[in-house]
Amino acid sequence: MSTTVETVSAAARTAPAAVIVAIDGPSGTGKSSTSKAVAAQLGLSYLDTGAQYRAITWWMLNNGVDVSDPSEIATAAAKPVIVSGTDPAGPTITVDGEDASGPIRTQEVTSKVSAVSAVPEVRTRITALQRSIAAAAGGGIVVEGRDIGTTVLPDADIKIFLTASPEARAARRSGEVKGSDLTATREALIKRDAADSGRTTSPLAKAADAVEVDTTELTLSQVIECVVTLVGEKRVAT
Ligand SMILES: Nc1ncnc2c1ncn2[C@@H]1O[C@H](COP(=O)(O)OP(=O)(O)OP(=O)(O)O)[C@@H](O)[C@H]1O
Ligand SMILES: Nc1ccn([C@@H]2O[C@H](COP(=O)(O)O)[C@@H](O)[C@H]2O)c(=O)n1
Repeated sequence: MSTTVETVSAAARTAPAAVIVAIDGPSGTGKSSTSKAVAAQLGLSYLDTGAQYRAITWWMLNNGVDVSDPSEIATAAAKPVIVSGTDPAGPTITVDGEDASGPIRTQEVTSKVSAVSAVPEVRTRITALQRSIAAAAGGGIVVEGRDIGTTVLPDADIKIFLTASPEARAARRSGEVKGSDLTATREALIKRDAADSGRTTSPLAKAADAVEVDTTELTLSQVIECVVTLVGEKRVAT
């Protein structure tokens, strides 16, 4: 019996403290791929906040909301029930109990999500959801998005801001879809970033205390290693 107690106390002493990691940046910089891998490697939960904004957009498009009208979006913002699963090995997202992981990745949703996510009532609702998920992740969490370090979790233990040239990001995205047009992909990325950076409420921005990592010339494995090292250094320092 005493051996068990001693073993448990020793484990408690050596177990790394729960860490909150915020990863932000423009589209196609590698936030999702990096965050999932870092979370899996470090035994942390993982939250894709872009998937939540996509989910609410998908619901609005399916429920007759005119997404060119901010007042209609604001009125509907509280209606859908969005649930995110935070296992980095298999993140999930449902809307009103329906699996939305496929439909939220369509071109239609991608082209409309910035207009929906700019509406303050949408951001208030989704930000509260994100904070409650982070608070419930007892073992720590990697949360990725556009405003995590600045607004959602300003007290995160470590903040990373990923960047890459538009050309590198377009090439990565084009690589995912056979026969896609590189120039059109690049233009679409730039347009979405401009909308996300230019909105009034909680725009895409680097937090003053974030570490910027330019991934243009790095492989995904190098970016993952870099972030794992940064988190490890932070854990040692605190
Ligand atoms: N450093 C890298 N080198 C090459 N390819 C990469 C790198 N990082 C990510 N990728 C690839 O680029 C694509 C986009 O990555 P990812 O979805 O992780 O970006 P993101 O920042 O989350 O994008 P978005 O904000 O649009 O969701 C994926 O196909 C991914 O495998
Ligand atoms: N914290 C966030 C995350 C995302 N958005 C909006 O959602 C869009 C989709 O994000 P992806 O990461 O899935 O590409 C994004 O373009 C933003 O409009 C946000 O506002 N805040």
